[in-house]
Amino acid sequence: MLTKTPKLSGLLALKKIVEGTSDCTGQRFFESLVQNLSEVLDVYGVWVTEYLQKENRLRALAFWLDHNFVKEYEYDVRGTPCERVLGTQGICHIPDRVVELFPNDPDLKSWGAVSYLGVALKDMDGRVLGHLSLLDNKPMEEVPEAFAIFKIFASRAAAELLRLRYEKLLTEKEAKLNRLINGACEAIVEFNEQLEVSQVNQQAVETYNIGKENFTGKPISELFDENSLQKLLRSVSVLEQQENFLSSTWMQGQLTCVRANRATFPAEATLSRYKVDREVYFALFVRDIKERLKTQEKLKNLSVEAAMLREKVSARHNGCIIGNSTALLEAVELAEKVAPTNATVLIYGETGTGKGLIARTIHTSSQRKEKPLVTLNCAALPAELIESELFGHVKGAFTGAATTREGRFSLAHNGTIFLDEIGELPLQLQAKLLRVLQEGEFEPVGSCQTQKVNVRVVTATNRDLLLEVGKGQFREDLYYRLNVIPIPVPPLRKRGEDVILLAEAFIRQCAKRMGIPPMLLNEKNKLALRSYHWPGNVRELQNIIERGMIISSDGKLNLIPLIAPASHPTKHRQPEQGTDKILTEEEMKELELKNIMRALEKTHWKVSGKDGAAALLHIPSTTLNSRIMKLGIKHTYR
Ligand SMILES: Nc1ncnc2c1ncn2[C@@H]1O[C@H](COP(=O)(O)OP(=O)(O)OP(=O)(O)O)[C@@H](O)[C@H]1O
Repeated sequence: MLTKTPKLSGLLALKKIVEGTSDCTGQRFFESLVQNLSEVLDVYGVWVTEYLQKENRLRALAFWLDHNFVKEYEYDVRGTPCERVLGTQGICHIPDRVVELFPNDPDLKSWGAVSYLGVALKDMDGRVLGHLSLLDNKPMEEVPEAFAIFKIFASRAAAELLRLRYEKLLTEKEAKLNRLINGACEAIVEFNEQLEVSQVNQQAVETYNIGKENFTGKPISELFDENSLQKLLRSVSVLEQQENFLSSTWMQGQLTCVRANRATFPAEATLSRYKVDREVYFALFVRDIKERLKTQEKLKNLSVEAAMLREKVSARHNGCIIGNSTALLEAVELAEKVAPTNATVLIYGETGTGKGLIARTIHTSSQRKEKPLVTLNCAALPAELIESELFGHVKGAFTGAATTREGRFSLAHNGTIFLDEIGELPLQLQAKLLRVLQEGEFEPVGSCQTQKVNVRVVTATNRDLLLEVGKGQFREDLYYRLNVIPIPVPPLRKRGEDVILLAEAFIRQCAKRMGIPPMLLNEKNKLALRSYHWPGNVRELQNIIERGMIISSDGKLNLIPLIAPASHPTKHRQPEQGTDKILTEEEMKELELKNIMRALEKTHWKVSGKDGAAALLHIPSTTLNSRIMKLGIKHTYR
């Protein structure tokens, strides 16, 4: 046709090529195109290529030459007429002597090429995708009709090339996404608004032990136990209420999932919602946490063991209670007596008197001694942390709660918990503690699952708790529940010669640590120790001895300059009666409050009448009532 004597008319030629290529795509389309073009245009060879930009090469998608397909044809564009095609906007026509014009083309000569026609295939942005060209072994005139047909099919080839590129890109992306989804260690279950599974990943197949084909269409309800299903439905409706699609929610707490064989496993899950083609879908990311729970259990046991070991080590250091004074021996005897019972004990006394040692004595003399003694100083933590410290928390319960954590009550299961400085426990937690004491159960922070524990509670305080009850700062019901067995620990100044025994023991301990021979207390030292008031009690003595030994010279203990005159009662110390000390207004008020509280406690809060508190105090009941009001005494447990 590319001669003046055409084989077929333009329309017929067009019709033949359209018919030959219309019902095929991809590789088949290109093969059909080159074959039909060669036949209809009556030329020696036609080929369509894709351009490999990086290598500057052309790779034939289909090549029809001399009535045969040339397989796997790829070449460098340099020095070929195709190089000119790629740089040309329209058609590149070489009507004659193509071999002379392109002497470096490796193949033109061997094919006996004389003429050439080519057009670049481009995308919408003008980027070269490949080219379509034909060659003949006779000169090629410019025949507008034939050139038009050539151009039409070049556009069609470009569209097909582009479509194939997108298809390839899409397939690659899909493959990548599938690798990602199937490589995920979470089971991913997608379901529709009818709550039926639409697709799952490989991990879901393994986790649930359900084949992929059986998953599709399965009601989501079959994958959970009733409780967890309700949780899931609640999360679905939470997401449905949100306006934006592509939202996610973490499903609080643990879920129970059901495998194909009806066996269950514990899990955590996140739920997302999205829209595809107006259809709403949910994706559930399920993580089997059986192994993690096992590890946590092991960790918990290890923590318990560690807590016990710490206690043992600490007991070895501070185990023996030093002192012979009657006041101290009474406290120790009482501790040993109540130890075998499960009674709650309240140890009270000034700071540093050894309340911690008494608590340990109770534990180590009880049947719980092989189990942990877990301690928490309620004053050492900010109020907002104490709850989670005592009762634990679940993951996500509050900002920073990245993992679920056991509380001290769980750690102390079957053992003893020692709550030091109980008077500092925030009011809002006092009710929770009362519930553990009464029912042995609690919920960790952020969880609605009740935990049961068997823990003996020993508490200590250096405050007058009854006074705190009167001020409304400590629950009265909790006070009575804690104060089942009160053990008073005497201050050091009331223990007579114990101060010397303790000082000598601390000198020995300290000398051992410092690697020096123990120093002896001389009479001057002893006098100083006996006459000091010891507001910080045994702890203060311990510190003073240690400091004294460090700054001593010539092997003589240097105590005198460190000890202030015996007139500095601590803030918490109770004003002593029977002394000639002048009381401040505040101390007077405290004394009165305390006195009234004692009277009220003794009469079970009966104010008037013969057996009422007013009678005990020798004042009219109206006066007592107005003092109760004035002092702000509250009776919270009637
Ligand atoms: N009788 C004692 N014999 C030996 N060491 C003692 C004695 N009493 C107290 N200690 C030591 O004194 C220090 C303080 O004791 P502990 O912590 O038990 O006092 P505490 O009353 O609980 O104090 P706080 O009220 O401040 O908590 C500890 O190192 C303890 O080992």
